[in-house]
Amino acid sequence: MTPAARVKAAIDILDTVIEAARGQGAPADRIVAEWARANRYAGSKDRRAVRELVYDAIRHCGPVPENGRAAMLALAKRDTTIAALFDGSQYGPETIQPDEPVAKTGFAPAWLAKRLSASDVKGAEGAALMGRAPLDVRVNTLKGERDSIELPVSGEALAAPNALRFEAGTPVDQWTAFREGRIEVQDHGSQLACVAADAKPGETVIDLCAGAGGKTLALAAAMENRGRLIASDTDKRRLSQLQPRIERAGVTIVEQRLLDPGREMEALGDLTGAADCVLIDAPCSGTGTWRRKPEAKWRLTPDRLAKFAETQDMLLALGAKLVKPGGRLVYVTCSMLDDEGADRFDAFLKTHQAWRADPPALRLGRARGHGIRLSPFHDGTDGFFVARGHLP
Ligand SMILES: C[S@@+](CC[C@H](N)C(=O)[O-])C[C@H]1O[C@@H](n2cnc3c(N)ncnc32)[C@H](O)[C@@H]1O
Repeated sequence: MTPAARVKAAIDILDTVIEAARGQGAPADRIVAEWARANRYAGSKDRRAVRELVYDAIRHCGPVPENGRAAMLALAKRDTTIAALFDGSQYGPETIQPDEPVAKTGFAPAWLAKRLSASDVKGAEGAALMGRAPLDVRVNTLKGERDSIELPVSGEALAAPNALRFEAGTPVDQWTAFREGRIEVQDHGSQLACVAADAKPGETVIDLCAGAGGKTLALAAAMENRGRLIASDTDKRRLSQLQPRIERAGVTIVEQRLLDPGREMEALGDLTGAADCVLIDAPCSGTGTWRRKPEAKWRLTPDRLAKFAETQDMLLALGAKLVKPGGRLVYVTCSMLDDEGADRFDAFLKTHQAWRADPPALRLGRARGHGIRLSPFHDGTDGFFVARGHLP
């Protein structure tokens, strides 16, 4: 492909990404992958270049752009080499006209930037949300130790006890250590959130929103495969991804429970007042993971945000019922918004007066309300809010 053809392809892909963002359709990475499958003439260098153009444009535009061309024109305004590729050549984009719409830049749509700013996410903190994430792995201590593991590339040891960092794009999923379950891909912030749970061998631990089990596996390793670990979720498809991961990691203590939304207690009733620890990795806007899914900023609406807060309150109340006296509840969201973090945990403490805040001592992050906030800018992790409560 010529460089101009790559720009044209990126514009076409951006059109689909924008349409999908408006209609809650497929995520950008799937749209890019589908384009590559349908356009076999594109070699690996072309695919990489097109992907980069698409993601650069998404990162550069604040509100949802008018269309793919407007998004690429915003990038062209910043980068004259891209502007020069609007040359009207056979497979390239038409030449730039003087009055064409150019997408607005920024790290988020205006309403959301305002909400983030109210949560002290602005300037460099905000811009870092649009940065690029490195690749973090967790060494599975059920199968080895961080100090002695041998990998094709040596990683940087991070603050979480089993975390190693590699350059983005390192093909860890092709390594023998990955196939054998000796390492798992997990963001450093997510690993620290699991450290906050302080799960111990022999305990009863509930991973209430287990999803595909990223945190479940870390909890099982901390528990040294001893005790009870209940992994529940309302999403059958996500939960079904857990089994092969459990097997690969050599985890044997997980009980899976599929929950019916709105009737979660039907499947969890026997655990009322039984858990040493309940981890609530609640569904949220994902504003802390924009480095990986930058187009998520275009999908969020004030209504969706309010719905997340409602679900988060419900899950906190539900989780609290499952904890036994002396036990703990850990609340986590991968969001930078107080609406989904500090404010939710505050509201929980106000309505659950028996509970005491017990902020975890993590080696990174800053205090936020009754919890800790991790951020891409300050901590080099995905953005997280992590709070812990104790039931005396
Ligand atoms: C942030 S994700 C969990 C990610 C997972 N813990 C991990 O580390 O990979 C939030 C999960 O909450 C689940 N969820 C949504 N509503 C729920 C509910 N009412 N009860 C339990 N889980 C729910 C979603 O299906 C989603 O998998």
